[in-house]
Amino acid sequence: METLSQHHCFGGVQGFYRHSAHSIGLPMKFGVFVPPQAAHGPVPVLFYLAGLTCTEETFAIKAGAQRLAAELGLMIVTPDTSPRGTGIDAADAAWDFGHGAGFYLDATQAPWAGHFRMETWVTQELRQLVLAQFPARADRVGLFGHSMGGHGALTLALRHPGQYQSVSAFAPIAAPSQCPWGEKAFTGYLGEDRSGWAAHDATELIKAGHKAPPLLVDQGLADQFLAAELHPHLLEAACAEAGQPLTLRRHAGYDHGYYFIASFIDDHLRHHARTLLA
Ligand SMILES: N[C@@H](CCC(=O)N[C@@H](CSC=O)C(=O)NCC(=O)O)C(=O)O
Repeated sequence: METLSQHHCFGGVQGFYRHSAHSIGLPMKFGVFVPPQAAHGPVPVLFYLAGLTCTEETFAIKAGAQRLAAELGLMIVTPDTSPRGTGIDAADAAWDFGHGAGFYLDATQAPWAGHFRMETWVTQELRQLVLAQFPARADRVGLFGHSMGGHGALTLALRHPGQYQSVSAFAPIAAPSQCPWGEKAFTGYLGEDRSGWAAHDATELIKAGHKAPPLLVDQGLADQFLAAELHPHLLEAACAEAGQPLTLRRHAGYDHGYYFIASFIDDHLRHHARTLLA
């Protein structure tokens, strides 16, 4: 693991790192905020999955999470959103597919399957690296994310029961099989056969009986992507039918961006802290 930069921040350290990711076959970058409490022993750790076009830096720079994370004693890991430098021409053809748009799954289709293995990287390789290299508690791991990363947080928690003790999302792509972003990504990464898509769709996973810890989801009602891409009402209906605990909060006036995330980040950190610090 190579240290790219480290910055003192609210008594802790915000760092950025790169490692040779075996699962991806390329170097991958990630950020880690280590709170001051980690000087005295391992602390709970939150993995934050960012959205389309973001990098490992976006949340660290824009969300304003470090102040309360330092107070509560929460580590925050911010993985990059896709492999980079894959040499696949089509990976740079659009902002919502390819580089910066890994969708937190392992692709099965050529030419993506070789490098686009974000699920294995996030849930196994990066998790193990962080637990080995930083003072993080293996038994207190939370997961949250935004938009594409909200989809990632929900689906990875549902697909890996027991691995995440707390889960939340900002404006997640809640039913990706039924929106243009998801249809494009799933067709490219998983293939035309829709029968394989449900295993990576939070609404469908919940309908199929998968369970996650109680979910907190925040959604802005002035979100420019709400009507076409996000479909929180489908997640809401599936959770109600399946008995999956969900707190879905709708906020008048808020859009899709990081001003929205910054406005409610404290609620998400406290949601995770209630479980991870109990
Ligand atoms: N095409 C635009 C918009 C991209 C965008 O809005 N990305 C969101 C996530 S959308 C779903 O995953 C985002 O988080 N952007 C980063 C930000 O700082 O707001 C573009 O290329 O910017």
